[in-house]
Amino acid sequence: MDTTAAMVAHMAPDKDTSAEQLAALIDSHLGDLREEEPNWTIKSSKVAGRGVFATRDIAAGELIFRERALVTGPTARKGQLSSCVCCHQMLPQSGFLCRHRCTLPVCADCSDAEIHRAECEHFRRWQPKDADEELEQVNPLSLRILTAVRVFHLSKEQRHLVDAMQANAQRGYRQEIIKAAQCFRNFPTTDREFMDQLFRIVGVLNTNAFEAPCRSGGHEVLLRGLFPLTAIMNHECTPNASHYFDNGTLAVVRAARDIPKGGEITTTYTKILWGNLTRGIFLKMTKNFNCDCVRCNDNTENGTYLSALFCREQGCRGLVIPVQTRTLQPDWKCLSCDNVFPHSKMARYQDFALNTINNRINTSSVRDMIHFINELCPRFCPPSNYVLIEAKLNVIWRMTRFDPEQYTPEEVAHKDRYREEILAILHKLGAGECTLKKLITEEIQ
Ligand SMILES: C[S@@+](CC[C@H](N)C(=O)[O-])C[C@H]1O[C@@H](n2cnc3c(N)ncnc32)[C@H](O)[C@@H]1O
Repeated sequence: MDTTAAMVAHMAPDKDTSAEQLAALIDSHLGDLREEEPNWTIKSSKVAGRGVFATRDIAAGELIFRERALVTGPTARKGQLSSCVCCHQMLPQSGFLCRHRCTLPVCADCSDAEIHRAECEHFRRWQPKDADEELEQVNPLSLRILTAVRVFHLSKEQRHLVDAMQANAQRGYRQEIIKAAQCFRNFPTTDREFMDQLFRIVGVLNTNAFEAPCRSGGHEVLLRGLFPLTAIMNHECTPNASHYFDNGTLAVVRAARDIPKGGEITTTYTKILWGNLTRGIFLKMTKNFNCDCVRCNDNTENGTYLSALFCREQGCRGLVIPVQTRTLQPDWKCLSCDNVFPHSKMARYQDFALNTINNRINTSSVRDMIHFINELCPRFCPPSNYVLIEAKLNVIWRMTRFDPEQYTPEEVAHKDRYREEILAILHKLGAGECTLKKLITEEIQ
């Protein structure tokens, strides 16, 4: 790992694992969920590395596969620190750290349970610095490394499957390990073999893991889960398959559109309604690639204008959209007055809209949010912009999940209108039976 080339070589999937071996490892991992004659197979892909392909015609809506998580762990993100890392129950306000002083947030029952024993010993061996402090708080940096620690405790065959998965070599992953190591007195930083393995596992997790919602005792927590078959599917911005998670530990993959025999089965790594640039930046930063799909090469975004902003020229309220595709810093052009604006100016404007709307989402009641969306947003944000669409989604989500009976008929009518608008956008994108459609029509929870 002394040079970038060495680092990249080290992060490549295990070359000793042939396609047949990978298929056998996946079959064994699927266990009783493997179909007798699966409608998918793993092959090398023109898009990237390996991919999942249809072995026969698959109709929209058809089940492709179901898969249990190989390993799960906490996301360790802000707002996600107060659940037990084993049973995911909400923890009490005090006395929430493991009683054996491994410093992980674990409920009283799980502290003594078999499921927690190995990782508890592992953490205590490394001597967490927080264990000396009287202060009772969760350390997100050491918590984040827990999923990788759990990989070390998988069976030999499961480890082999992890070794066969792709790991991108991004500098940020190294930082994640360095920061975690600083939380312990006895982290084995000089054990080269261990550090190499850890670096690769962290790479595999960052390249492949999903954030899967899990409900436990009336609250929802996001888990970080490794679902190897789901992860082998390559990305497309409007994919032909949809995936969702059942209680954080079961991935369900269905065809969103008809998929012909031999066709590559794709999924999305981003939110489907994000604009071209937002998706592009997210994919580059988190998955280290530039997407070149049909949607990314169309600056009208299938006529949805999800990225569009208002023209900055006085007196003109035309729509401004990015001109060039294949760059994350395009010029922007007004469709009405033809004026061209530099990306830096439009990026500031997009950030302003994003922050203004997100601040409202985080602080406003549903009632105020509806007023804000209908009356104030149109002054600074075109109705097609994805940030405004996200705000409408937030209203739908809150109104259908929490006390649906409390809203007036007018508020319900606004929600229904937002839902129709979003379904129309999904239709324009050709998203078919995608997960978002199922969520807003309440086909899945
Ligand atoms: C979870 S893996 C997908 C499986 C991977 N193809 C393999 O062989 O294991 C994610 C990585 O696959 C590659 N990838 C997936 N979709 C892609 C796409 N549409 N264009 C380019 N690279 C893609 C990127 O390197 C990304 O970081």
